[in-house]
Amino acid sequence: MTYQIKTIGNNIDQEGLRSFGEAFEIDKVAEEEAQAFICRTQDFHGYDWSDELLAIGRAGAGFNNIPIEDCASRGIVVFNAPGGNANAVKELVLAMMIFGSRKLKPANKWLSQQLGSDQAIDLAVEDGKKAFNGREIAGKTLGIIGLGNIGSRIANDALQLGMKVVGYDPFIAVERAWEISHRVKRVDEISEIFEAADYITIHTPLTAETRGLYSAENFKKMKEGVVLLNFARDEMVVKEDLLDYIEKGKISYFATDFGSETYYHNEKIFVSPHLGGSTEEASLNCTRMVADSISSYLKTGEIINAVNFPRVIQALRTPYRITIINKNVPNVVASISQAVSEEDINIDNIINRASGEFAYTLLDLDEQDEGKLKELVQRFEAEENIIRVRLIKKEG
Ligand SMILES: NC(=O)C1=CN([C@@H]2O[C@H](COP(=O)(O)OP(=O)(O)OC[C@H]3O[C@@H](n4cnc5c(N)ncnc54)[C@H](O)[C@@H]3O)[C@@H](O)[C@H]2O)C=CC1
Ligand SMILES: O=C(O)CCC(=O)C(=O)O
Repeated sequence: MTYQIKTIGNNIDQEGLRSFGEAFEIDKVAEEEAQAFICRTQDFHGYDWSDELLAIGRAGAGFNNIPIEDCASRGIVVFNAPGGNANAVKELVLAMMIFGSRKLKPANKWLSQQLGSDQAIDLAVEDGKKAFNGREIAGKTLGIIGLGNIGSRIANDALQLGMKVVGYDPFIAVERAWEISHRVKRVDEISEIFEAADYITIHTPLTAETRGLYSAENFKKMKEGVVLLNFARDEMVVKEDLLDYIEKGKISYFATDFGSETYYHNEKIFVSPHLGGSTEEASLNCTRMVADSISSYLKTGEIINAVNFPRVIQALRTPYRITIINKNVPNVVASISQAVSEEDINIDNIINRASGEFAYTLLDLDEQDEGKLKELVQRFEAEENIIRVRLIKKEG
């Protein structure tokens, strides 16, 4: 069996795609014929999904560009690459904190206006540089909102740079909590970050709760002269309020990864063109991670690192496996078992996991007769609450 993969957008790491191996063809068919997409920030809201599409791999962390519930309701599993670009974002954020503290943007602009001989420039520098006296980050308090893959790395490294660190994350994963130094003070209220921090960096996903969260109401609570960094998502910051609080001097510097014309000529704002995850290493990691997830999903039905379905791992030992995506309503598993028994097939193993409105079942069957199995698949497909059924033949 050959699977068709389509890359969407031109930013997909070619080396990472090699992880797919021989059973996969890349970019050989049109989008509507592909079984899986690999994408980065392409916006899929309102996209007209084809029935062929089984999976999407988001070669990155944030997946707000993909309507994951809509995908789930059509039986499309969406994978991301948790942590694949976290080090890249961490390095950029640490650099931006120092860059802002040393006033390098206005200093560089001023210097590039000093013309003449090197000696004349030296003289101008001697006099002019006092306008760019900066401050050090050591000894200051860094507030981190979101202690996930990125936030937890920044927390530990900022401690090494001599900062005090305060973190807020009501949903922190157990693994991250173990990784974070005990010297990071975890707080229960976001307002404690606003009140304590000299630097605030945002590392949460874009959700209904975080959209527009950084507005006048919260800027008011921050310390005078706070430095704010947003390398998470643009929509979390209310631009007019931010510009107002920059103007007032309450926010002394804002670094962001998301462009806006209103930012470009402001000396207290530094904007990068969504470069947080754009390193060779991160692009490779993320593409490999989603290629591996999609590859095992298409070949075995196992789900690893999906954002709209639960994790389901079970070695495939029987000659055939049926995978079922269904609505998470009562009696679906009972009706699956009944149909199998009516076809006189023996179940070797069954695993069913639900998450929210949808569930996923792996059904390993002690049966070699492909015709009989196809009949069973047709029975499942006719069930009202079943969304997608696949018959997978064990390789080798
Ligand atoms: N600028 C860029 O190129 C990149 C931006 N990102 C953005 O950064 C975000 C975070 O990335 P990762 O750390 O890799 O994700 P992650 O999923 O590992 O961590 C996110 C953390 O935010 C926490 N969280 C969720 N809602 C929260 C809330 N309301 N308040 C406080 N904490 C909350 C979660 O519990 C989790 O620990 C992504 O969702 C994405 O939007 C990620 C990678 C690259
Ligand atoms: O793919 C990219 O460059 C965007 C990275 C990003 O924003 C993410 O991983 O959430």
